[in-house]
Amino acid sequence: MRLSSTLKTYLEDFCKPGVILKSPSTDIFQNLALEDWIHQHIDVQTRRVLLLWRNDSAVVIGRHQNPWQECNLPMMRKLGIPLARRRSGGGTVYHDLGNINLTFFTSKKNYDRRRNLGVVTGALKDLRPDLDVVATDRFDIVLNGDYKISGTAAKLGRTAAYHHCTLLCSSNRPLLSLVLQSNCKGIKSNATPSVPSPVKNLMDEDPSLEATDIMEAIASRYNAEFGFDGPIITVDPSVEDLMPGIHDMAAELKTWEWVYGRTPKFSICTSFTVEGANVALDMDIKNGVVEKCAMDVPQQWLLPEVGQQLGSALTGVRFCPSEAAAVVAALMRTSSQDPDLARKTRRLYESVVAVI
Ligand SMILES: Nc1ncnc2c1ncn2[C@@H]1O[C@H](COP(=O)(O)OC(=O)CCCC[C@@H]2CCSS2)[C@@H](O)[C@H]1O
Repeated sequence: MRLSSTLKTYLEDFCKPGVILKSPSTDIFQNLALEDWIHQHIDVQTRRVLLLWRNDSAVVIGRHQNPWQECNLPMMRKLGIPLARRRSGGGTVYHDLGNINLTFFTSKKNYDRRRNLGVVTGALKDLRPDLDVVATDRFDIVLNGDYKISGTAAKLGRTAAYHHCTLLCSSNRPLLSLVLQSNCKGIKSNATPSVPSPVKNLMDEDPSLEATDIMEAIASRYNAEFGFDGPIITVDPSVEDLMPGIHDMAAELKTWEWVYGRTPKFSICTSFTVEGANVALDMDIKNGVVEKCAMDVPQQWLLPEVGQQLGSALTGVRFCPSEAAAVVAALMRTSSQDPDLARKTRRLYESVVAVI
């Protein structure tokens, strides 16, 4: 079923006790904006809403996390996998079309993660009674005791709340492991760390289990649990008329300031070798921007001023390889004509950019 009026009018006029929505979009930013929009605009004091959604390949970090610490950003850039920061807390997960996301919107009073996860495990058992799926004390769902198939996070507002979780049906597991492996060394930070677990897909257990059937089973179980009987309603987050303001919400979630700039302050303390010389590098990054950059270069290899010059040029610049590379390119244009010195300077600068 598709909607013609605005989502708010429709839900408030016709869906008094509760409703199941499904997004046809597979864009992580549009879908996170849809969650935000529902959380901000739909009155959940007297109704429950379940949203079912899936995304193309993406990495989703928690609100208080450090992306450099959590994932392999150069690899993601190479593969065209977007990074998104959600508004709920918790750790980093990988999404693709083989992963289902479920968002349970309720009043704060009715917020109950265990009951929601009971809907998910119950639905899986409706489909395959022999599946060994259990919700843990930390609100993961594990398969056969050891393998995580679902992770949970939540956002609690003043009167409304949502609990969202993943469900791994047939995701690309090698890619999941690859992109959730940081390539950055020497990060010191107080950001929330993820809790890595061995993961499995439901399909590994039973190849005939499909994401669409699982979503149907969850919808039936949700209706049974809460005494509803409505159909699944498709809501497209790319349709601004349905949800006024949603485009701006998606655009904000895409900004560098939100994705990277919201990273809690951190520092990088590392060292590397250039032409046999050992260089120590110390950087402080606040709001994603370099606040301090100091390096210790052996004097017999290169004058300390060269490192100092780079350090001050990088101060105030976003901690981002393309911006750092642009700063280095500009500095190199003004650097020494002496070929030996110019080569050493370039090698040092390239090594610093490689850390970013
Ligand atoms: N898709 C998915 N599902 C389950 N577990 C995953 C997934 N991707 C990675 N992982 C594993 O979980 C840990 C991180 O566990 P951790 O417990 O740190 O974090 C979470 O679980 C967060 C769940 C967020 C759910 C939201 C719902 C909609 S938008 S994202 C990671 O290192 C992997 O080992």
